[in-house]
Amino acid sequence: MSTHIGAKPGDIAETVLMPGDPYRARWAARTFLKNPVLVNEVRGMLGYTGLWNGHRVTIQGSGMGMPSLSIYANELIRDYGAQTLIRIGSAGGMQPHVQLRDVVLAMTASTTSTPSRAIFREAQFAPCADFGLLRAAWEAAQGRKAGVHVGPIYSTEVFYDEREDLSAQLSRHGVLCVEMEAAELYTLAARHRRRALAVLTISDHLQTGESLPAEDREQSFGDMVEIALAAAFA
Ligand SMILES: O=P(O)(O)O[C@H]1O[C@H](CO)[C@@H](O)[C@H]1O
Ligand SMILES: O=c1cc[nH]c(=O)[nH]1
Repeated sequence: MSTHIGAKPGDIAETVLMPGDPYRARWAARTFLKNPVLVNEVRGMLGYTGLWNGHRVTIQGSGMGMPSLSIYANELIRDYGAQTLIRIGSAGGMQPHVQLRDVVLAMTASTTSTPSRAIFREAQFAPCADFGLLRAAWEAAQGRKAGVHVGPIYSTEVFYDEREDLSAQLSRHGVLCVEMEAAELYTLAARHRRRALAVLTISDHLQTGESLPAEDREQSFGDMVEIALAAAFA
């Protein structure tokens, strides 16, 4: 047991998929894993361990935002020895060619701040994905119906952002989409020499105002889960 995860030592696999939504963790575990076992329900942040193509995998909710993700990723790494951490999240599109239900593989994650920001003082650390995972995810994504994009994303600290000028500048610089966890996940992975990637599905669009309902965000993003699993064991 760690402070926020009730799993016993050995209950968590070396490969962990991390959706923000704990109910997405439950759906993904029941849909994609063989014999999924509930290994954590502290604070309702569900985590399951099971088998995918014979490989042990844990799917653990991270909660929303970098402070929450930081708690779970730190404990998964320090207390349970997680080696590969792949976020499977929803995101808001920030380019006209990035459409609802498209998948984005986050090469880099810009941010105004993360829970790790204070460490770097004047340095602007550039959180980036593990290249091997990114390449494997790209290969796994080929031939799928969903549009797939690789590139920079933005990890915001606030969902209800008053800084429209900032979104506009980021879009202008080619940022594909916005979410709330990847920059801290990439920073922690760099610090602890682990592999990390964020595989995201576009659930709404900042420029068109379109959005998918909560049930779809919980239960219909199968492409990103399959891509994440294939990349983890490539
Ligand atoms: O769908 P998840 O994985 O939670 O990801 C996105 O959705 C939440 C905001 O609605 C934030 O956590 C954001 O990063
Ligand atoms: O953080 C997020 C996630 C989905 N959509 C957004 O607009 N922001």
